[in-house]
Amino acid sequence: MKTYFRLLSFAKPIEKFAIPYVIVTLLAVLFGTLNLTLLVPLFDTLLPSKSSGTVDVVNSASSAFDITGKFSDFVSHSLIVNGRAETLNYVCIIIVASVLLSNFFRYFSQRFMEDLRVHTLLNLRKSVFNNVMNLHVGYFNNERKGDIISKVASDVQVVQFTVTNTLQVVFKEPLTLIFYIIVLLSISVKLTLFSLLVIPVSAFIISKIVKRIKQQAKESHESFAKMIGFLDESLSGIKIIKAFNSTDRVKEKFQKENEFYSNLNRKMVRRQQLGSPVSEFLGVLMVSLIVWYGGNLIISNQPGALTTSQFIAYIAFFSQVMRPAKALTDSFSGIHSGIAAGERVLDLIDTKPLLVNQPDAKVLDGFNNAISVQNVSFNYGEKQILNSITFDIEKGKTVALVGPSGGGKSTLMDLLPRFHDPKSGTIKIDGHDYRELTVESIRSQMGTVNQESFLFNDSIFNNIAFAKPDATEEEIIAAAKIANAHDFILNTENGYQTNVGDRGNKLSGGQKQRVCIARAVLANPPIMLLDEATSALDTESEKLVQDALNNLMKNRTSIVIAHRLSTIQHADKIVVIDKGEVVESGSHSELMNKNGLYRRLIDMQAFTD
Ligand SMILES: Nc1ncnc2c1ncn2[C@@H]1O[C@H](COP(=O)(O)OP(=O)(O)OP(=O)(O)O)[C@@H](O)[C@H]1O
Repeated sequence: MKTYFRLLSFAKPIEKFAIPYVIVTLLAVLFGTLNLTLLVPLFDTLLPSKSSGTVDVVNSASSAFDITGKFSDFVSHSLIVNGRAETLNYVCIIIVASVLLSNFFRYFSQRFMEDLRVHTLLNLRKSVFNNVMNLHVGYFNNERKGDIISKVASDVQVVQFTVTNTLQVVFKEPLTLIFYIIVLLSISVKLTLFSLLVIPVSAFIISKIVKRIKQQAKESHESFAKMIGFLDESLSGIKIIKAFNSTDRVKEKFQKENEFYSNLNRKMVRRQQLGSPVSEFLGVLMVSLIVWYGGNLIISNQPGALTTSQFIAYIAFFSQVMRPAKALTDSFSGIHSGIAAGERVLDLIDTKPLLVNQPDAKVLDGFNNAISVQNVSFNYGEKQILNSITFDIEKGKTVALVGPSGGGKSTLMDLLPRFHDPKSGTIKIDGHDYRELTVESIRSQMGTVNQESFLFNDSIFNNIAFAKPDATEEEIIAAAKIANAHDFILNTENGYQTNVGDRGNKLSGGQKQRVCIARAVLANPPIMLLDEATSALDTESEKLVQDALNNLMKNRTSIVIAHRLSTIQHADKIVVIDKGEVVESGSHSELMNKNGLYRRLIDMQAFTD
């Protein structure tokens, strides 16, 4: 129930939709009940009772709730004054008018509910996406991407259908039931009390049936998330899959999950559907019992007992009670799936980013002196990755990070823009501990170009402008020229407006890198974080990229994970990292003279050139 109300809170301001909804629904139910209530006078007009009927009917309107009695009073009065034919006309006109009004209000009631549903969905999707974007980078290491995608895309949808449907049913159907029951009571108290006895029994049976659905729904959402994740991975890795002739294996793996998901859904829907025939059977059983009991009341012909027209109207009415009762059971068997999906979505909304600005965090509005890494250690879980790293990066200098694979260079590089905070030790920028600065201001001083060369599925122009959305065309072209990208861009089909495809796959490796460099040039930050690509480009492309990188580093402070000897040799300082520790640092010639790890790496020709 708590989950349900939390999900509803996304409908804020709910009163904007709920108040008109409640009003029109009330009117719709009122007129819907009214036209059925008119059945008694209708039968009375057609089958005038010679026995106790007239007396009963006249005396029956004893209380304000006795609706059928009131109509019967009106009809018997009209029968005397206007005769049967004219009274029949009146009754029919009133029935048509009330059906018209009931449908008119029902249409508006559905419209308001639709508005509420769309509004809830809009807010829920916004909250979950915004929260995902605010989460710290480390979160995404441990979560499956498919799970996040399916929460935003599919679970939110399930929530909207089941939770808001239930909202509709929860308000409208009980209201309809109450109205019906009032009318039924006004026809016959005895018969109604008798029939209401059956309701708790059927509610108990149905609740037993739907109990297991929630667990199954949770498993089903998780399985769907796995399929989405698998689809995403298969599409991203399609070339590798084909290159290893693994299409069949991948298909089989997908099919396994697909079958599991389908079987689970089949079981769930079967259970859900079981609620419906069971409630229908119980309903028919109830009607039969009523026919039996009410028939006996008529046969006994006691004074004050039912008239035939009241009895027929009662049965007709009672059959209508089944509809809201069935809608209630159906929506309760569906709500479990909605709640399970809702819990998954709320779980994501409730995940707090581990890295947030301190309340009194200062804004770093420039970079003037140095970045100082002091005794920095870092763990992934239990595993220690960096151990007491210390070195300085002075303004305007280039620092190259080198060392064997897996030593921790990328991890160290991720600490500089505060993707993670160190477990111990500090990183200072111009003397300020960077935990006391806002994350946004730190990142605005740094630009990143890494091996991944990630581009969005958009035009080349927009990909470069990502760094500065209000950049002019001249600025974009100037950045592309510095990045050695202008010429190749002009040669593409639509120039700067050419779409680069998913992750930039319509461009070559070297072209992608140069567009990424242009993006970093446009941002024009004082500090550059570079991860030199290890993948071999052809010589010409390599030279273009290298020149672009040199242009990018000019007049900036740069930290480079370096794989090329030329970059390393030109660096002002080389920091050699092995097994999470700084083992050596200095210039190329100093380190060569030390005869340590750096020298060995050079001798082993570990760097390209
Ligand atoms: N997200 C992660 N979760 C757990 N361990 C990780 C994660 N990322 C990296 N590691 C581990 O941290 C260690 C350092 O990795 P890192 O990528 O920083 O090394 P590197 O020096 O950049 O290597 P390379 O030159 O091969 O890129 C490795 O042992 C790696 O297994």
